[in-house]
Amino acid sequence: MTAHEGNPAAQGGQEGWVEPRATAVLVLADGTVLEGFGLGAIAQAPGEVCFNTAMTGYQEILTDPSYAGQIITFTFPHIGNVGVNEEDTETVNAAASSGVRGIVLHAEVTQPSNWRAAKHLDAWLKARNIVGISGVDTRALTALIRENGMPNAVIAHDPAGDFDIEALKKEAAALPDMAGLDLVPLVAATQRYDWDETPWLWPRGYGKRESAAHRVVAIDYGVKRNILRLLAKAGCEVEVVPSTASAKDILALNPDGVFLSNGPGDPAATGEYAVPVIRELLDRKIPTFGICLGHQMLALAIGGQTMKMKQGHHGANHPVQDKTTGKVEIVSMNHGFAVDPATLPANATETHVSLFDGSNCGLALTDRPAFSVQHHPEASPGPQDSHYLFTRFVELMETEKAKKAA
Ligand SMILES: NC(=O)CC[C@H](N)C(=O)O
Repeated sequence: MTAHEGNPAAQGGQEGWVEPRATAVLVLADGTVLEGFGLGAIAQAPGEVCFNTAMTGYQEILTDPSYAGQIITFTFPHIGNVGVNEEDTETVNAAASSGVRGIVLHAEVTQPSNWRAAKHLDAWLKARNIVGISGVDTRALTALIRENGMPNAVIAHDPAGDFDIEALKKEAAALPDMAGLDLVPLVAATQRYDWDETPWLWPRGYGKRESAAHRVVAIDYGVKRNILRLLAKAGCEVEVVPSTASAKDILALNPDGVFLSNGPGDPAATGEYAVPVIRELLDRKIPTFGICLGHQMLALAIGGQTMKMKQGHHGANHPVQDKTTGKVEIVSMNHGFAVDPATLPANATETHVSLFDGSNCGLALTDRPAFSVQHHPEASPGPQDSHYLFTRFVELMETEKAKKAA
């Protein structure tokens, strides 16, 4: 158990010392068993394991609905040390689950030390039914994911340490691949709602949108709050509609622009019902902006293809180049699928590219007012370099309005 590495007692050299019993296990589909100490929900849960390299913002990560169906291992060892608070939640309904199944940590979670802390991470995980394990060699696990790709696994927590390892191995090996899974119904809204909250402004808390120049319909595939806040801040009146809304429902709301949200699962599986709607909206030349899953689905709607990545991109310091300006921005990422730029049709250009691996990070149509990015310009958590994309969307709506008026 790696939590005790460096502790002489853990070397087994001292008389009377007893190896602590594992109270949690992470069992990978290939049969690898990692032992550690349980935290969070006393339960067991299946998921795809991905690693996130962000050093801050674990609460936003754990509440990002795009992680539904996944177990997150943090490469940063000290997670939980600032507790959790009321404000930094990314699910729109603060009490709703983001669908994250589990959390894998190196160090044990300490008492929170931060003026905003309202709860200990352990209690918060329990309340949200997220299973946790600490004391894991997360560097070795990350190296394994880099080598072999993101594995399926079962994470289990039992204070009595009573695990049927063979049964867990079988369960992990039988889990379906993330490719082919539509997980949007697990996390997306089923009712329409308005959004007028703007970002957090110290010391006043969240603000309210003062004026709205543009009417935006946001299609919710698992949207993050800070995206809606930044749309409101950019002067948009935001109406959020369920992922199952038809083009007719959306057009009836008379939008100046349509926003395609982030979300979990395989875009190709989700696209089955979302893509025809997006296609129809594009044909009406409605200004469109997509983020992450929304980007992937815009690509699918114009005839492009997406593919599963080996280890994906999950972190808060990825360099991306905006090819339209040449500028490099440091961005937040969370995706396990990517658009294959070779499949983009002639009426689309690649606008952004990852400087880590050259993968596609953005596109724009040349014959219709639509663009999208793979990364997370809402920066929650993460750097704010890409906030300009919300302005770009507003400018696109202004240009289209001016064209119509002329
Ligand atoms: N953040 C997102 O929207 C993720 C999109 C998609 N589920 C992926 O993993 O690639």
